[in-house]
Amino acid sequence: MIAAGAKSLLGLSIASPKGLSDRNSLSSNSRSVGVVRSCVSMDGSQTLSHNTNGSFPELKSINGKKQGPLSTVGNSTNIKWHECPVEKVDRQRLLDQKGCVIWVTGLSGSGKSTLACALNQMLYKKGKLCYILDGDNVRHGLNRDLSFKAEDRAENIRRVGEVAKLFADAGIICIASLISPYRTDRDACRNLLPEGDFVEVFMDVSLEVCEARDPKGLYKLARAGKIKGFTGIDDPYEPPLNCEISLGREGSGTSPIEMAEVIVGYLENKGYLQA
Ligand SMILES: Nc1ncnc2c1ncn2[C@@H]1O[C@H](COP(=O)(O)OS(=O)(=O)O)[C@@H](OP(=O)(O)O)[C@H]1O
Ligand SMILES: Nc1ncnc2c1ncn2[C@@H]1O[C@H](COP(=O)(O)OP(=O)(O)O)[C@@H](O)[C@H]1O
Repeated sequence: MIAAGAKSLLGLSIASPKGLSDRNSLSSNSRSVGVVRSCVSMDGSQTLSHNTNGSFPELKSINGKKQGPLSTVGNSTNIKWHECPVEKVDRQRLLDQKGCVIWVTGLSGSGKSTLACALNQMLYKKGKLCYILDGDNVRHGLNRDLSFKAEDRAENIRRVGEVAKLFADAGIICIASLISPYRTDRDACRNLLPEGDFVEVFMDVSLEVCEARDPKGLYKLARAGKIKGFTGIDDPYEPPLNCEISLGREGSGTSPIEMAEVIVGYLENKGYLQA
């Protein structure tokens, strides 16, 4: 497991040595055979070496018994954070973009998924790597155990916020599109990320418009009392107070493509579309 991870790590460094940040830069000598690259982990406890002849890298502990401090986080006791010399900045250079989270919030039917898809396509055409975390989709797997009661919605958002943070750390532009009705839950996700890396996008589309669209017939069922606790009908939605981008009202573009262009423009201005 460790060896396989190390192999792919070193494969990356060979393919694009420039991609690694200076503090981690690995010496390169294509003519020599044997160990030509090695990197030491942040706490100095491990060193990775590999051979250019294709043999598996070795993982050696050079500090034997030395251990960093152990932590307790939530219910996880005696855990330790492991660093790797290949960091976010290196992955970003590889991708020529900066990892971030575009968090799209709004009522059911406000156009979150449509926007997420249009944005993904637009960025893909520009050669930028995105990944969509859509509420409906994530509830098919990771969050299938969660209902729509308030504490489960909060857990839904917390988990997606943590996953989005991992994607951003991978250097990817992560588009999270969820109703995410509670301000406090969205703010908690914002606080997981460095300043600027969380871009909250509000789909400012009225309940009347969403209900008129009703593509899945859910509003109709909610009005008929067949779905209980439906957002906007008999469950709350708290609009953002200070979001980065608000879409849907007159003047901010109405088609999904125009909306996606607003976000791409924002990302360009803030430097997220280059490393
Ligand atoms: N009670 C209730 N309230 C709101 N939405 C409901 C409900 N029950 C099912 N659905 C469907 O679930 C989709 C929303 O899932 P999310 O994970 O985005 O919701 S939340 O953020 O946890 O509030 C939502 O998808 P979208 O229409 O794309 O928003 C609905 O298809
Ligand atoms: N900008 C838009 N203008 C008009 N209709 C839209 C727009 N965006 C989405 N729609 C339509 O509204 C409906 C709901 O869109 P969807 O993306 O599924 O919303 P959500 O993910 O918020 O539930 C769909 O029928 C979609 O085609």
